[in-house]
Parts: sequence; C-alpha cells; structure tokens
Amino acid sequence: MPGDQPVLEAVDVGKEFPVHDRFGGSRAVRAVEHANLALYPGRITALVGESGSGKTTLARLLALFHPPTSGEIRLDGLPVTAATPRGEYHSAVQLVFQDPFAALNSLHRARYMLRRALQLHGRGGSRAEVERASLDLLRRVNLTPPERILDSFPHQLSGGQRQRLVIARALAVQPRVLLADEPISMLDVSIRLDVLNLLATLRDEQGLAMLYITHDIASARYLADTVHVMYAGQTVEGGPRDSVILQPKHPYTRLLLDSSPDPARSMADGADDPFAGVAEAGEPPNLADPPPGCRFHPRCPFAMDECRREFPARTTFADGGWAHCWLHRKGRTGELLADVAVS
Ligand SMILES: Nc1ncnc2c1ncn2[C@@H]1O[C@H](COP(=O)(O)OP(=O)(O)OP(=O)(O)O)[C@@H](O)[C@H]1O
Repeated sequence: MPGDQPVLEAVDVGKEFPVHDRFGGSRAVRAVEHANLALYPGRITALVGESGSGKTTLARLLALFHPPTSGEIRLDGLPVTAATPRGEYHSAVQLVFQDPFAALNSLHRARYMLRRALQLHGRGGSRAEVERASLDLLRRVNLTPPERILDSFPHQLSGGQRQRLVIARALAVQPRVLLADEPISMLDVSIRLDVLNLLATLRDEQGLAMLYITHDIASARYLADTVHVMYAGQTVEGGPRDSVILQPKHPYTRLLLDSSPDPARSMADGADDPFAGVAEAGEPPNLADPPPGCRFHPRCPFAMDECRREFPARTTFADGGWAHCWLHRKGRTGELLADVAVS
C-alpha cells in the first residue's frame, strides 16, 4: 500500500538555536540547514548521521516541537502554519523517543497511559470500549498477555516491553506518521531486531509513513526503503536504500559506509580509495561556527573552491537517488563513482 504522495515533508528547512555565553553575549547554533525530507505512506525512511548531525532537531521540527527558522513543514502538501490546529496535527504525526523509560510516567499503569491517549484524541467511549481498544493496541505491538500488561507499571516491564508500550500509546491516536528517534539504541541487543521487525509490520500492515533515525547505517539498510544521510545539519544525500548503500553519491556517505562494520556491504577499499584514513583525519564542525558552503568540505578529498562558497543544488540520478555535491554539478561524478547515470 505504499503511496505516491508524501504525507509529511521538510522543505529546505533550517533551525538556529540562540545560545548565551557567560559574558552576556549570544550567538546561534545552526543545527539544521537546507534539510529536505519526505515521508510516504507504507514506507520507512531512515535518517542516518553521526551524533550531533541534527537528526533529532529535524525530527522535532517535523513534530512541531520547534518552529523552523527557515523553510517549511508540509502535511499532505499543505504548509504548516501557526494556525494549523495542533491537536489534529498530532493525531496524524507521533514521535517515539530513544529512551522508553523517560517517555513513560513511572507513577501510572499501562492502562491509564493508553486510556489517556485514547481519550485525548477523541477515541474514548465507555469503560468497556476503552479497555477493548487498549487490549487491541497491546496485541498490535505483540505485548502479551495484554491483560497482565495493562496492570503493569513501567518498572515492571523490560526495556523492549516499555518501548512496545510507547509505540502502542503512539498508535492509540491512529497516526499516519511515526517519527522514531533511535528507537532501539537503548535496548538490549537481543531484542533490537524484534522492535525493528515490529516497525516493519506496522509499515506493511497499516501503511504507516515512518522516519527511522539512527547512527547505524547497517540497521537502516535492514529496515528502510529510503535512506537520507545528514552531515553537520545538512541533508547531503538520499534515495532508495540500495542506491544510497550500494552506490553512494556523496563523499560523506562513502566515508560513513567505509567506516561501517557491516560485512555484507560491497564497498571498494584499498590503496586507491580516497577515504582511506579520512575517518581518523577529521571531525564534524562546531555548529556555532560551521564552515560556509558545503559543511563537509574541510574533510572532503574532492573539495574545490565552489564547495567552500556555496551549498550545491540537488542533482538527481537515474536510480532515484539525489545528492548535494559540487562534483556532480561540475561533471566530476565519475571520480566518485564510475557508473552513475545523471538524469
Ligand atoms: N535546544 C537547543 N539549544 C541549543 N543547541 C541545540 C539545541 N538542540 C540541539 N542543539 C544542537 O544542535 C546540534 C544537533 O543536535 P541533534 O540533537 O539534533 O543531533 P543528533 O544528530 O540527533 O545527535 P544525537 O545522535 O547525539 O542525538 C548539536 O550541536 C546540538 O548541541
């Protein structure tokens, strides 16, 4: 049931946070700049990047926790404004956080949390109806036996069960979009795959549009249909999973893949690889004072004058991928990847 039209989009979005220093001065952290992202029904989009690259900020912009400094968020193709009813928006778009323990109020049983979520979004009804809807939510996330889970406090559940409860609560409002920010990173390794498989089931059976935020490109490869790569607040590359993973079109994606421990990927390596040693050679910039133009240029083995001056426009490719890189604007695609057809 994948759809052709995006449900939720970030269009050339930027976000600056003012920060004050101890001498009374203030400056801006330019956490996100020129970020583009589109989420489609029945499709999981992974947003991959290093720690501090702006992934959470972009998710929070999509969840309307912060207003963007520039660009716009669109729901069903329409720009979100101050007049957009927040209740309706959050019935469509739900966010699942990294830490399920922090997300759940330790004083309440699962029953109370699910009932509140159902009632807040107009899905109340009689006591028996609410109970039935709550049990149904728990079954949908494979929390069994649901009757016992309803009576449990968060501390009586395992980490994986807590994250399933957080997902069940998000599903209570019948959202069309789920924004999942590192949903498995705080879980025991043994249950991570189960939670990823649950997300895949929600996509396949309920047609949810999903954003999966991760710093682990191997899990993005496992779960996502589409992959976006973020570097220092800029979305530098995106496209169908195999396009990005197997034929990366931005030098940063190459770096990320080359540093990934995934043994299944078929990346070239060896003495001719321009990225040999780059991972050790540089670090992402300070976002209070980022480099101009493409923020990756100080680490990029292909950097030219243009890269230092201006963020490049998007180049799209025949395989559905796109990248913001001057190499493609200057006819130097071949230096990055021999066999990419530019459309
Ligand atoms: N409210 C805020 N005020 C000031 N700076 C902020 C704020 N929120 C985020 N930042 C800064 O924005 C940048 C991006 O942070 P963000 O949390 O979005 O990155 P991330 O990719 O999600 O990182 P991680 O994987 O570590 O969570 C960081 O430099 C961070 O310090």
